[in-house]
Amino acid sequence: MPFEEIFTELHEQFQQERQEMALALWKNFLQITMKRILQQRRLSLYNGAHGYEEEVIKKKLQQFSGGSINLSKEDNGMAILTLNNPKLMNAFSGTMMVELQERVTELENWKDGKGLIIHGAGNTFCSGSDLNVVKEISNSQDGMNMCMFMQNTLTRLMRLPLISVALVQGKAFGGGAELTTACDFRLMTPGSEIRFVHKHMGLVPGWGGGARLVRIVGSGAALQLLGAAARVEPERARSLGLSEATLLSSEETRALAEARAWLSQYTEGPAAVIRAVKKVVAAGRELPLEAALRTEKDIFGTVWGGPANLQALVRRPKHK
Ligand SMILES: CCC(=O)SCCNC(=O)CCNC(=O)[C@H](O)C(C)(C)COP(=O)(O)OP(=O)(O)OC[C@H]1O[C@@H](n2cnc3c(N)ncnc32)[C@H](O)[C@@H]1OP(=O)(O)O
Repeated sequence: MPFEEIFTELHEQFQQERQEMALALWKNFLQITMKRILQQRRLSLYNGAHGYEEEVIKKKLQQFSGGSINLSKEDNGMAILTLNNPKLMNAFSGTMMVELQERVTELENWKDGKGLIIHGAGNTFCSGSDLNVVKEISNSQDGMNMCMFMQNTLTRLMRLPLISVALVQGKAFGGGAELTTACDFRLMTPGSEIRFVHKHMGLVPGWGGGARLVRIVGSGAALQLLGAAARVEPERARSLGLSEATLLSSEETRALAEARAWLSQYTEGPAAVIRAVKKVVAAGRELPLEAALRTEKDIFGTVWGGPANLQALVRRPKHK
């Protein structure tokens, strides 16, 4: 075969292989994107079928800027999420609501994660939604869309396979109080308070905090806290089961260090096992018994005969 023909044939073959490779990469990318979208839809509560217009409300919220939501993921599998708008006591601006959703997506895709601490900058937790934004979106359509947007985000936050803690320093008011209930645990610093002030704003919780509060403290106590917009200090929060512990320090850095130490008792160990523990509890917390049992079986299947299980069988530890 003349050299030119060989060259042309090789060139065509090369071109074809390149096209096939590009197609395979594109298919892979589409599959991963679809999987992520489906996962987000599965973990969310509302979609178009509920009259929810995510892009409309996101566009609206983007108009109200200020502050940020910062995420730092550490090698030990712990992440720190900081609500950062200290000039307004970390009130949620519109862009912060959108950023919170983005950070939750990032955490959903973090396969090595085991624990999460949420805290506020400037030694206070969060004073709820920015009242300037509330005023601007006080019409019914925007209100419903914002409510569904935040419920979706906080539900996905609650369902993360990470053990989460709200570190409450200073004040957790309104939406800030609601956010604490989307975490598995709450730790409070001396002098801090959680307060569902909604009633005084002519509102009820709308970010899912009412429903979650009932599950945490029971309906009687939830009615007392919401009905009186009651101030909940660390001691009362402990006795209600709303807070797990009162930290020793109310100083920002030391309180964060204490919260890390507290959380590490649950995040020590292999990520696969810690994440499985959280998933079992999340299923038990949310699903009817039979569905929870079936989910537990599936999660069990992910750790049975896994590396941590096999290593433990070799070590045969005594659980004294
Ligand atoms: C989902 C539904 C909701 O979340 S509705 C919002 C519920 N939250 C509220 O109503 C909180 C209203 N704010 C307060 O009660 C007080 O500001 C609290 C949080 C007790 C803090 O008091 P204090 O320590 O005296 O500080 P301050 O009042 O001087 O506040 C500092 C600056 O921050 C501002 N700020 C505070 N919270 C918000 C908020 N949610 N939205 C907008 N701005 C807020 C204050 O207005 C104050 O600003 P400025 O210094 O007067 O310009």
